[in-house]
Amino acid sequence: MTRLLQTIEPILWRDEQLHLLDQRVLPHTENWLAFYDSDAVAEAIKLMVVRGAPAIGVTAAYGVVLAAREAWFSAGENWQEALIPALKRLAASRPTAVNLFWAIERMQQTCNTLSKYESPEPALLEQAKRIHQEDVKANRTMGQYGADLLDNDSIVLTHCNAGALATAGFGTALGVIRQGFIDGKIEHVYVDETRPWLQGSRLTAWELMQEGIPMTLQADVAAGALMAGGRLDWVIVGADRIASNGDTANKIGTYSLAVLAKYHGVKVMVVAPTTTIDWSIENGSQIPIEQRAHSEVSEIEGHAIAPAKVHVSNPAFDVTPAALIDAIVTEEGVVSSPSKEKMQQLKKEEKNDTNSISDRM
Ligand SMILES: CSC[C@H]1O[C@H](OP(=O)(O)O)[C@H](O)[C@@H]1O
Repeated sequence: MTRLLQTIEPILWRDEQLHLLDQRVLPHTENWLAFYDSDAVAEAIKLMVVRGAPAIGVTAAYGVVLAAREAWFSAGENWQEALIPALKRLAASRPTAVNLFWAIERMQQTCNTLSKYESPEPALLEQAKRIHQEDVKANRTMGQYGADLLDNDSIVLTHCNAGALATAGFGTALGVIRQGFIDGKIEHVYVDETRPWLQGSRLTAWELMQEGIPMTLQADVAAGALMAGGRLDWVIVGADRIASNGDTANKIGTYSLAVLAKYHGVKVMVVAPTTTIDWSIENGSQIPIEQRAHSEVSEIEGHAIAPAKVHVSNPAFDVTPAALIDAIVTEEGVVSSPSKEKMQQLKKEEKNDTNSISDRM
C-alpha cells in the first residue's frame, strides 16, 4: 500500500538544472529533458512537454530561476530590468491555467525584495522549491478532503489527466481517487481518453495502472451511455482556472460531462488548489480559452485522419457553470454547491489589483 504514496514526480530540480518528464511520449517512452534556459522552459510549456495547471505553475517558477540567472550574468546590478522580457515570454506560453501567472507573480514579488548587487538565484530557487513542496502538500490535503466525500464502493469517472503528471506529485482529481482507493472507497474508475491530446488514455491510464487502481478506458463519447446504463457516483476532474463565483475552466469536454451528470443525477467534483482560483474575474465568461493547433484534431501522431485543408476548431478548454458543480475541493476546504458568496470562504487575502492576473503579465 506504500506504493500508492510514492507517486510519479514529473518535475525535478537537480544539478542546477530543471528536469521535465516529457509527457508527449508517455506512456511508451519515459524520457527526461534537461533545461538551463528560461525560453526553452517557456517552449516546453507551450508544446506540453509539461502540462496541467499546477505543474505549469511549478515549472514556470523554476523558469524564473533560470531567467534570473541569465539576467544576473548578462546585466549584473540591472538584473531586475533585464529579467522582464523573459518573464513575459514565460507568461505567454499558455493562456488558460492561472497557476502560471500566479507562480510568476509570486516569484516577481520575491525579486522585489532582493538586492540588485547580489545574484538573485539562491533566494529565487528557495522560493521555487517552496512552491513545489506546497503543491504536493496541497494535493495530499485535497486528496483526503475529496475522499471523505466518497461513499464506499464508489464508481467514478475522470476526464483528462489531473494526476501526479499534472502537478508536482500525487495529483488533484487523481489525488482524490488515490486517497479514495487507499481508504477502500473506490470500486472502479472510468477514464475518458480525452481527445484530441489523449491525456486520459496516455497519462491517466498509465498512472492508475501503475498503482493497481481498477479502471476502464473509454471513448469520451461513451460517457453518456455509461451514465444512462450503469451506476456512476461521481465525475471527478481538475481545473485550470476557477472564477470567483465557482465557474470552472477545465479540459474541453468537462462541460458536456457536467450537463450529462446533472441529467443523470451524477455528482460533479472539481479538485484544485486555491492557486487555481482567479479572484480578479467575476465569472467563467472572462476566462481566456486556449485555441490549439488544428493538427491535434486532424492528425494522430502525425498521421492525417481528416481530409487535407479541412477546417478545424480546437479549443483546449471549456467552462462549467458553478450551478453544475456539486463540490469544489481545495486545500483550504470544500465548497459545496459553489456560488460567489460560498467561494468567499476560500479567499485568503484581499487582492489589490482588479485587473485579471493574466492581463497583468
Ligand atoms: C491538475 S490540473 C490538470 C488540468 O490540466 C489539463 O489541461 P492540459 O493537459 O491541457 O494542461 C486539464 O484541463 C486538466 O484537468
